[in-house]
Amino acid sequence: MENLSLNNEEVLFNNGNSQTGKRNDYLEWEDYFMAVAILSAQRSKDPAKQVGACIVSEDKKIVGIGYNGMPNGCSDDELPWVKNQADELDNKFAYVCHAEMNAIMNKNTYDVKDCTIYTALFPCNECAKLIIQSGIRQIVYLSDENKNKKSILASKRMFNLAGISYRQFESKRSEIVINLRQPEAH
Ligand SMILES: Nc1ccn([C@H]2C[C@H](O)[C@@H](COP(=O)(O)O)O2)c(=O)n1
Ligand SMILES: [Zn+2]
Repeated sequence: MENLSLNNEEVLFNNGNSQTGKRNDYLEWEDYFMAVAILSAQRSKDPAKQVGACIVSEDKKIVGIGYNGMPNGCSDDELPWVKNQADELDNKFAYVCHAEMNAIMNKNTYDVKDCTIYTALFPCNECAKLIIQSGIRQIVYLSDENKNKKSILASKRMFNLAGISYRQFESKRSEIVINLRQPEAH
């Protein structure tokens, strides 16, 4: 048993755990949800931008996860991932499903009413329509890098009219490390 140190509020172990021994450096709920969104983005084949989204119910259950990718049954190798071709049909935008749309479509509950969607990028106007129609009530986004684009201005106009809240994600942590290999046995 590590030495205990007393302070005014509680008995702390040297490693900072509480009297009951509970860890105190566990992931906060919102860090967890945004991390799931960002992790799922790692499945995206888009060379320019990998986006993830995670839908969470009012009782903190994850009910939908998605990332940007081509529609089911449409080969990632048949459709374009480029975006600067003269012909729209040769660019990804005509085909790619956005992370928010996939998170809604992948829902594991009857509906996503009153849920919160955690997304790496502020939703475009098309996803805003889907979010509103699905009953999601709150958006938590990591980046608003496209905030001056008309699509995002349209999203915010619709969210405001529909009374749907949106706020930027903030975390005390700068990173989370996931080790996929067992540490070498000594
Ligand atoms: N809120 C968003 C915005 C964009 N996406 C997807 C759509 C594309 O695959 C990619 C953006 O490509 P870029 O214009 O940066 O070349 O991200 C999304 O899923 N959700
Ligand atoms: Zn979108």
